[in-house]
Amino acid sequence: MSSDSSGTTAAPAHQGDVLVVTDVVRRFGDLVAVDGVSFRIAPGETYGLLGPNGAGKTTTISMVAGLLPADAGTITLLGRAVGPRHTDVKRHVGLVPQDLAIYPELSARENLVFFGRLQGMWGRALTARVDEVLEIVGLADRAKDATKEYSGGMKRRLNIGIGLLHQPTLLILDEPTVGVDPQSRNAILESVEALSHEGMAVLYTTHYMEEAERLCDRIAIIDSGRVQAEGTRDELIRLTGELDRIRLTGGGDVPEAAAAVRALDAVASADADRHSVLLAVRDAPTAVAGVVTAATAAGMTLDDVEITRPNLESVFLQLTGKALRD
Ligand SMILES: Nc1ncnc2c1ncn2[C@@H]1O[C@H](COP(=O)(O)OP(=O)(O)OP(=O)(O)O)[C@@H](O)[C@H]1O
Repeated sequence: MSSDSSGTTAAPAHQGDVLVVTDVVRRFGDLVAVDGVSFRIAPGETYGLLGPNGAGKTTTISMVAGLLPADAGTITLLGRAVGPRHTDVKRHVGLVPQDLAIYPELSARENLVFFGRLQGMWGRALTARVDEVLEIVGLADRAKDATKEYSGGMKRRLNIGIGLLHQPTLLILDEPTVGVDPQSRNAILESVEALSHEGMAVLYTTHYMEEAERLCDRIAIIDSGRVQAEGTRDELIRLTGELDRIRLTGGGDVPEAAAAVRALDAVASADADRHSVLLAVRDAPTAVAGVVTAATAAGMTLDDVEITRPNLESVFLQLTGKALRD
């Protein structure tokens, strides 16, 4: 993980990175929409661009997908330059934009066959791939229905299926769960997890920190066209300096329990009132068993144990002074 005040970041180089984005800039008139963004994605890695509306996420991925030229910087996919004039590398990218591009009168299967043919696929290979894709996005049982009957979330899942047809090396998803029903949202998140397990590299933009936390191996927090910080969820949270909290609630010898847990290595502080002890700890999920054992051995009877952890919302707030939410 690294970050600096210039907004450029440079993750350590790995041989065989799928995507390398280096100091990319894009202006629209006087507006600098993307201002020196750098990141890398390894095979099988899901990389998140987490930031609010207008942060520069869509502009960044449009450049990565070769749809929009960068004003400065370089982008390489599988070691080869990306840009609107480099058409050969585009076949390795599956871009799923925010806007839907499907034919409402056609079924999901017919849409997939149509887009597959556009990409030069045909015959049994196309039929087999369409079946696979329908399974991946969870639409196999509705494959024959006209897509105008679909919910917004199902349409979005079909759009993802279209992006997957040609088995891209890098799948780019632009805020794929915005405005979709909870069932489709879950189906989308599960599909991304499954694709990642199978080794696909994924670039995932979102302004939902829960999605970034759940899906992404590494996350760039992006705001005003700049990467403000980059790392794993835990690395980013460590930037805030905030610790996890464990609250023990119950009866018995609460002060003695507070003294006992305070002596544990993982515990930074423990404050007791009549019925509870509130602890600040490093890595609560690992520490909690020892905390419970120490508190009960000291004579506290526990009714409840609650863990709270700082999240990426806190990181974003601390880095930018703004909330991530709309
Ligand atoms: N074609 C364009 N012409 C002019 N300005 C643009 C254009 N595309 C994007 N912008 C501006 O660039 C900035 C970054 O936009 P971008 O769409 O990349 O952000 P985003 O993080 O993807 O947010 P959203 O989720 O709202 O799309 C915004 O201020 C936006 O208004």
